[in-house]
Amino acid sequence: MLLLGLTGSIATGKSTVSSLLSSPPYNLPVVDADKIARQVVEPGTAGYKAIVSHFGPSTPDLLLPATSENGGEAGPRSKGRFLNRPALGRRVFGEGGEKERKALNGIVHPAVRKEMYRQMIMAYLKGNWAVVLDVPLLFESGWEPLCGTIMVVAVRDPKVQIQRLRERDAHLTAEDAQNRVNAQWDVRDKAERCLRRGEGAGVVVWNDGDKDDLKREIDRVMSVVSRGHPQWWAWLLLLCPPLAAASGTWSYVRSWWIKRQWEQEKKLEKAKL
Ligand SMILES: CC(C)(COP(=O)(O)OP(=O)(O)OC[C@H]1O[C@@H](n2cnc3c(N)ncnc32)[C@H](O)[C@@H]1O)[C@@H](O)C(=O)NCCC(=O)NCCS
Ligand SMILES: Nc1ncnc2c1ncn2[C@@H]1O[C@H](COP(=O)(O)OP(=O)(O)OP(=O)(O)O)[C@@H](O)[C@H]1O
Repeated sequence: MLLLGLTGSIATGKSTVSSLLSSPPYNLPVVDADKIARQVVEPGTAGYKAIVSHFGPSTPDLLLPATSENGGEAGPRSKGRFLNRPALGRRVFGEGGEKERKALNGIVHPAVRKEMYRQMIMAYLKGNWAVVLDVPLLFESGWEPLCGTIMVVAVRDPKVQIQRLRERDAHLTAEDAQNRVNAQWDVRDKAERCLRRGEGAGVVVWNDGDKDDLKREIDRVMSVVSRGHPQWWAWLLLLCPPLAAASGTWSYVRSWWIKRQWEQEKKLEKAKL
């Protein structure tokens, strides 16, 4: 089964692309890291408790006010009030928030990883030829070598990204929006790194145009991906687990090597400056 890593930067269009990939003619299952990251911090979970104990004392508005609609003071099913995500976002993306962001990632990411592995195994057992891993921080969090193919959704013009982000999340000020963009690598760097993996193993969906342009881009890149990973190959891997293990190991080692070369090049470039 092909692990198709879908990434980009905030508001470049990953969710829009993943919903196209999960619809006909592709019908691919999607493992959505953002969605899982919300589930693992719902009231009552270990993630929720850790966030409340770490951020509660320094963030007075960490929990949403109690109303009859959201379950009152004790929250839904008496498990606590919901997290105030915009407030937590300001805390971890605002100026000097890097340390706090690391702390939040340390709480949320292990639980996300565990649930992602579970969903990937389910998709494999159902005989899918590919599964989409929608992971905003795919490169930053080291998931890259696991993916047979990486698809980066990118925009060439940074203004388009900020504009779409602010239109979608109206509560963000211009500064909040810029801070969120700055919390990730530049999406054009991600696109370049992705293409370095070679045809079929790294594809970029350019999303500066309208939604019809985006659909055409998806058709174009998906034909490249399917050429590199035909369905008969997926069936062969499913029927022959040792071949699947060998193929997965080869893909991992190759991606790891490309990642290492890239990091060394970037270090050299920095040293020259
Ligand atoms: C800080 C939080 C509460 C803000 O919630 P909010 O509902 O406003 O944003 P949402 O979760 O929808 O994320 C929107 C986008 O922000 C970006 N983003 C989210 N978390 C991070 C992070 N830790 N670092 C960099 N970018 C991030 C991603 O592009 C994501 O798609 C939330 O983003 C969070 O819990 N982040 C930590 C978990 C995480 O890393 N999630 C990303 C996928 S694992
Ligand atoms: N080609 C397009 N034309 C116009 N609007 C678009 C296009 N692509 C995406 N959008 C809009 O831009 C916004 C951001 O897109 P989307 O939510 O898919 O991004 P994302 O990368 O998943 O964001 P996040 O990292 O925050 O999860 C949405 O409101 C979406 O409808």
